[in-house]
Amino acid sequence: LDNGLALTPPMGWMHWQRFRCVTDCHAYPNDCISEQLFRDMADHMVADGFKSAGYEYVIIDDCWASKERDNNSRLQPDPLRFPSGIKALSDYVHAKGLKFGIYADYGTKTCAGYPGSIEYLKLDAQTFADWGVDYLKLDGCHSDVLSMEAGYSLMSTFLNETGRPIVYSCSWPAYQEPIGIHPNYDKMSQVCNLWRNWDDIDDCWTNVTSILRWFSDNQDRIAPHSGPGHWNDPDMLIIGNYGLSYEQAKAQMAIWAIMAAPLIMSVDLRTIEPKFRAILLNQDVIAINQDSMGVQGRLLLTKDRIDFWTKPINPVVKDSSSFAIGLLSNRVDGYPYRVNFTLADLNVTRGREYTIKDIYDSVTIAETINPEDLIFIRVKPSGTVLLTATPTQEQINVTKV
Ligand SMILES: OC[C@@H]1[C@H](O)[C@H](O)[C@@H](O)CN1C(=S)Nc1ccc(F)cc1
Repeated sequence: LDNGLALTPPMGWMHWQRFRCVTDCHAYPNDCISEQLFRDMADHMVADGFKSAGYEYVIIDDCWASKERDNNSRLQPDPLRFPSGIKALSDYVHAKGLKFGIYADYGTKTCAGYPGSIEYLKLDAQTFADWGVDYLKLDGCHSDVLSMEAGYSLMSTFLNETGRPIVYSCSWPAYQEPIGIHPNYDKMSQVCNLWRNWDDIDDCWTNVTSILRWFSDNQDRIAPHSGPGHWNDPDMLIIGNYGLSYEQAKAQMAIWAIMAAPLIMSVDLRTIEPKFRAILLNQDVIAINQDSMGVQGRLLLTKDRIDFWTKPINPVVKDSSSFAIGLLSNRVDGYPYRVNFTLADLNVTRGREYTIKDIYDSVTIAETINPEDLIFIRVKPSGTVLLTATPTQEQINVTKV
């Protein structure tokens, strides 16, 4: 969507994967979907370095609303959980220098059964603008899947007509793809800033790998539609929750970076372990994701059950190509597996010689590798290695990518 927003993949925090639809604030006062939860997360995003690392949107997902619209048919927040109202919450988030997002559903009800927007698109768009909303996730439960292209386009127009810049996240393909409908991605790129393509992410590695398999199986059809202002969205980062090991957490961050996926965390920032927080705050990995070319990386090769993903990034040497290379192991034999490959295997053929850097361990593996030279790398089980390959510059020192 050409609204000047999301020129790089959106970065932020959204409650759904970690906090779901916890609405009992008596039993769970610290975890229920309430204004306090989002104020806490906004505080930690600033205090713990997430804002300066690029994370900017604080996004409410489902279960925020009252079960009834007000007397003017407007959506309203649950009065017990959001006593100050949504505008006060967005003011708080804005005062921290962050942006504010909210959730609605193009259907009769949201997935969790709260009021749907299908009969109130224009009114709800205006309500969100009045509340100072900067990002809208429009879900597609309880809806007519075949009307989604028209409905999501109409909402895009209504959001634009409010005059407020609002990042527009569409769930329409996530409801069409699973039933065998190929959505019109050309249209989607004009209508939405990002879109969920496939299944919800859950807190386990098998779910992450099944999402990755769908994205690599369909990359030729969907990757060309990602770019500045319009992104494929494989769903939230689950780093720091219960289901991923440290290696698997690094792997999700690395391949989401290669795919130019939105980096939208869903984790309790109040209790996240430092080693997981460090993964989310890794500047060099974020730089690969936020590279201004905005090219979605692809799975090039699988060798010895190690997947090789590559993403073109801004070249450091004029009229050459630089690449990020992500190795993801599907192996579970315990010893870190030594795999060998050449840059030529990965279609890295331009430039005389390359400098290879290991991003996670921030070491230079080699200063002068020819595309045909053999490279040996060891990858831990379910683990990842994230490299950059940049043409070696003879005269000038290689700039740190
Ligand atoms: O209720 C909202 C929730 C989150 O927003 C997800 O990101 C959306 O993809 C939709 N959603 C959920 S749980 N959707 C859903 C997931 C499984 C199911 F059997 C029925 C609905």
